Amino acid sequence: MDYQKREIPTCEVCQKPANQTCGGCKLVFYCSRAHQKLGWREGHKLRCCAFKVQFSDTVGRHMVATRDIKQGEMILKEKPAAIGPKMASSVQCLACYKKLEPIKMEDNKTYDFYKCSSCHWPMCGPKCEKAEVHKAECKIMTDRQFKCTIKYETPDKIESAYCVIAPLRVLLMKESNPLQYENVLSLESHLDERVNTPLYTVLKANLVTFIIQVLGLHIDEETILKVASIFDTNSFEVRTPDGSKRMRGIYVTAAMMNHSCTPNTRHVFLGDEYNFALIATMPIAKGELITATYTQSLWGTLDRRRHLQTTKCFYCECARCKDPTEFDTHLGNIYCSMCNGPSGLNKGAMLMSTNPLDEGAVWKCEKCDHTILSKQMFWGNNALKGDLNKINKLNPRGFEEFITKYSQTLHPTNHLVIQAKLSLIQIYGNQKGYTLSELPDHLLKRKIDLCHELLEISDKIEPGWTRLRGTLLLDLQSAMTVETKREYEAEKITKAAAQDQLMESMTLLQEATNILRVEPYMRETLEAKIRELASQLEDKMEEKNGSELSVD
Ligand SMILES: C[S@@+](CC[C@H](N)C(=O)[O-])C[C@H]1O[C@@H](n2cnc3c(N)ncnc32)[C@H](O)[C@@H]1O
Repeated sequence: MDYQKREIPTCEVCQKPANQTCGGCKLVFYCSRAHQKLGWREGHKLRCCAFKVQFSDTVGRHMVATRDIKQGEMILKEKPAAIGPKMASSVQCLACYKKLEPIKMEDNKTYDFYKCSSCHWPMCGPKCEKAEVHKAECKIMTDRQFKCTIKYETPDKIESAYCVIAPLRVLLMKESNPLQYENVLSLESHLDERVNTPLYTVLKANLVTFIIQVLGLHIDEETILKVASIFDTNSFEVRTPDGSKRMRGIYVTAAMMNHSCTPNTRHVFLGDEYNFALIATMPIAKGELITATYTQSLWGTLDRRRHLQTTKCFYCECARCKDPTEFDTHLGNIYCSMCNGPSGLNKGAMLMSTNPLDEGAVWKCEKCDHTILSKQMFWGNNALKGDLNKINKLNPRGFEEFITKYSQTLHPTNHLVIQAKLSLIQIYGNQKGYTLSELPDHLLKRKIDLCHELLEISDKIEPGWTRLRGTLLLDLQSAMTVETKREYEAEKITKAAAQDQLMESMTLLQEATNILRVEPYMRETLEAKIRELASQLEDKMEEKNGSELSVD
């Protein structure tokens, strides 16, 4: 099908002159509504999309918008080509991916997992054991008399044996679904860069041995490692909202999306089949790149670029990575110890990389000549990250102490401080002992201030309808509603002011709803919140009308 715009448009169905375009891709023409409907039924519905895949020597294949895309629009919905456990995983069912708990054995003393009666991989029960996704791998393992030896030892033990399952599923597709196999094998692998790394040396020893020697499959070592490498380069982490299921999936069209540290999409996984849905977080103009992030947006440039290099084999050179201030967020910067010391004259002056695209470049103060080596930055960063990771996530004290302890080194929007602040937002208002009704006024205010601060940062680095913005808005509006109620009850504000503040909360809630309504698990929460806030607003209106009447 030639999608190039023709000089005189002709109808896709009858080839007569046409003056109507397809509303979806705006690339094909029709002479009438009837022919548009016919064309759709005859196959355009399978081809109509808002993007095309282009190639460049520097960044390979990438997605480009073929028309203007609206904020919040679903750009792509795709089934997984292959899905399976992560390389190393706690014990999970091979069919539904549920994390497994051990059960009491017949001796009434020992504990172990339910096992597939044929191949002995832990599964959650007889139904999953018979699931379609497990059939081919189970048969080949059973035919070769292989029995999985995973058994219950300690809670949450991570098993590296899972590294064989996802690649095996792709390798078996060569027989069962050759077209899809070719699609997967056509993806970027970066095998040359990975093959001599310690991880791939281990994979050679266990994955390759398992496929060739244990299962007796006639597949060469390079293809086996290439499939593993394709997973590492292209797979998405698929997880259920409650975090109880985590796996990795390959989506061949979504895999064409390149990375940006300021992406214009986010994605969700829909239904039991984990269909991938790509959502535009920003309006995307025709011709613009459609991008996703492969890393953590709230990390500083040093960490993001190092992470992308080690996991995806490229150094990002996007506008954010080039800017030493990261769009004035200063996420990666630290205070200059000379300027901010007791005798320092330039309080607030920061150290910045002299060349953010070179991770070995020196870091220099923006005001004085003080410099430090990049390895000192890495070292300091890693040490403080270690400190952060050790903090109890259910209690705010550790995070508040972290922020105070490093306030002379890390300014308030350094990425490590931002991580601590995000944890505080999640604790205040949610954790036991810190629910909104339990929070004292000063901590309620702290939560509100932190939400505003994080919203400002997220607007700069990941603008638009991101999940972060949606959840921050929800947190903010809940806290603001409680604050309004308290202020009104304490007679600090008038009924009219309370009503205005509740209206402001409603505006935030409506925006959060626009952003998050595509997340299936959020629907009920959002609806309940809207009902609750609407009824509070109604009460205030009635009270207001009542008081106005009594004044009259
Ligand atoms: C999931 S694939 C994306 C599609 C890929 N470009 C291709 O041609 O198949 C990920 C790989 O694309 C390349 N890539 C993605 N984003 C990039 C970027 N911003 N700059 C340079 N290379 C990028 C890297 O080679 C990366 O490992």
